[in-house]
Order: sequence, then structure tokens, then C-alpha cells
Amino acid sequence: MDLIDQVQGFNIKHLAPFTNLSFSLPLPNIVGLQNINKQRKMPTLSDFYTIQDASQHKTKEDCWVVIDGKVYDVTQYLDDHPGGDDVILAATGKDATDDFEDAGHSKSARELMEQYFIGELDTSSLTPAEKNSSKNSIQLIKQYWAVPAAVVGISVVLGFLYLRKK
Ligand code: HEM
Repeated sequence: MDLIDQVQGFNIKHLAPFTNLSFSLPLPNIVGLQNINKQRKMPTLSDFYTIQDASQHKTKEDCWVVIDGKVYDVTQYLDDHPGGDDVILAATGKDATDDFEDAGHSKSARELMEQYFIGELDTSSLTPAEKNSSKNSIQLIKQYWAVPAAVVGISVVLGFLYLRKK
């Protein structure tokens, strides 16, 4: 019996030596004690997993993916994934950031994935090359978004000038 149980219910059997009675008297929940009970099971800090830990979970019955430094348990989502379970299973046991980004996931997909978040990736388990690979792809997108934008802009201007000449 722990503290919460002791406060929430008074068991009259503790008086048995004096009364010969033994039954429980439930007391009302005092100032949300049940909530405290639930909260204390929640971790206050993120759990950390190495890439090796994540690699232990690569089956349809137990499937974790590592995306952008975060670990997700997507077992319950596999059957609902619009891209199919096979693509997710193929992205297990490694940093799946690039695969995830290459699929061009929407904002709603990114919001949805948060409910499968179970912890952070312990980056000390990665080799320097692995540490850089996902950062590089994000940095590349951030740095070079202007190139396709410029090509489209110049094409529009040239097209406009061409049409005006005609
Ligand atoms: C928590 C993890 C994931 C969630 C919540 C998720 C969610 C989604 C959602 C909602 C879509 C529909 C399109 C959209 O809204 O963007 C989608 C499409 C897709 N996903 Fe994921 N996804 C996850 C992980 C992955 C991973 C690891 C891969 C690996 C390659 C992947 C590959 C794809 C592909 C290829 C599609 C395109 C399907 C199509 O358009 O035919 N997803 N995903």
C-alpha cells in the first residue's frame, strides 16, 4: 500500500484487533489525488534511446522510427499509414529523417506523429557522419530553396517579355 492508497481509503481492518471487523470504507477523492496518481507515472524528462535501442523494434508488432532526433513508436499506426507499412518498416533501425522528408509529409502528418513520440534520440550513439547526415539535408533545403525559386521567377519574366514582343 503506498501513500496515495492510504490517503484515499481507510481500511477498517487496521482496527481488527479492537473491533473484530474487516471491511473497507472508501473515502472521497481528496483534491484530485487520482490525478496526482496518474501524473506520477508520466516521465518529467524525455526518455533517451540510442539508435541501437530503436533497432530492436523493427517488426510489424513492434515498430519504432527515428526522425529528426526523436523516437516514435508507430506500431499502432502502421495499418493506417497512407504510404503503407512497408515503407515505414524499411525505415526502421536507422535515422529515417531523410526518408521521411523525401516523402514530403504534410503539416498534418507532422502533427499526427507527435502522438507516437516516446523519447529523444541519444545522439552520443551516432557516428559523426550519421550526426551530420540529417542536419545536412535540412540545411541544404534551407540554404538552396532560393535556387528553384529564382529559376521559376526568371522563367516567368522571360515568358512575359517574349509574349509582349509577339
Ligand atoms: C510517425 C511517422 C509517420 C507519420 C505520422 C506519417 C504520416 C503520413 C501521412 C498522414 C501521409 C499522407 C500524406 C501527408 O499528409 O503527408 C503519409 C504519406 C507517406 N508517408 Fe508517412 N508517416 C510517417 C512516417 C513515414 C516514414 C518513416 C516513411 C518512410 C519512407 C513514410 C513514407 C510515406 C510515403 C512514401 C507517403 C506517400 C504516400 C503516397 O502519397 O502515396 N512515412 N505519411
